[in-house]
Amino acid sequence: MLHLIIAESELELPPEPILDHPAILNYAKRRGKRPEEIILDSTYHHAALRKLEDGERRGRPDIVHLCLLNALESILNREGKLRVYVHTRNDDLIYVNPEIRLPRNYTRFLGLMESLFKEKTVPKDLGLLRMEKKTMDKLMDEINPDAIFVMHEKGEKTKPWEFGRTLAEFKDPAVIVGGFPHGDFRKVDFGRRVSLYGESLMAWTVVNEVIVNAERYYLP
Ligand SMILES: C[S@@+](CC[C@H](N)C(=O)[O-])C[C@H]1O[C@@H](n2cnc3c(N)ncnc32)[C@H](O)[C@@H]1O
Repeated sequence: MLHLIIAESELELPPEPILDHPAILNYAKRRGKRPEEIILDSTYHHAALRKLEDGERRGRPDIVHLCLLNALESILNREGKLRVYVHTRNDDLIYVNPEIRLPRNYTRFLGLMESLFKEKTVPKDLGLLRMEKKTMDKLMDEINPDAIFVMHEKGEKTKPWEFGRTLAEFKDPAVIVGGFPHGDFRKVDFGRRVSLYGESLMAWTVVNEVIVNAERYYLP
């Protein structure tokens, strides 16, 4: 089983200092929600984000959406050999049931995430998405992988197909991909750092490369 973690994702509700910012208030009003119920999104809230520490990399639920669509629609997932987790900058951890059919539509995805932050389990009866407070260290203790790889632009240079072969040497490896647009991991300081290409790639491209190259060896 391959465990894929989208880590330190920029998925969060607006933090207290910007709850009364006009960009947040107007957007919440348009959506018919309270400011503290909406997902922070740099497309709509960039004026408010400028006031926050790390504001240039926050509010990127679109990265989580694209990574999840790619991972969950993959052949590896359909064959039951993939587990996906989303970890956020605030240590909210989402357990993703492999059978979930995620909304393709971005606005509907945001609505789903808003429900998840509120209810902690969606849909209530099936629990296809479940959110808990959990650090990456605690998640690693729980999964107990036999190898941890951190995808990193400046890691050990490895061809994508070679990485697939390396993954196949392990029974339950964990692969960590950063769910943020710029900069480096803030807290993930463990694992073997692997670079698949000489330049920075988008997180969802790395997700695809990891999964497709794992499929070469994981699927009979
Ligand atoms: C858009 S990158 C994040 C920031 C990146 N360092 C930058 O400045 O553009 C998102 C994630 O994709 C993965 N990634 C990006 N480039 C990579 C590469 N060349 N090889 C392996 N993983 C990469 C890393 O996990 C990274 O955290």
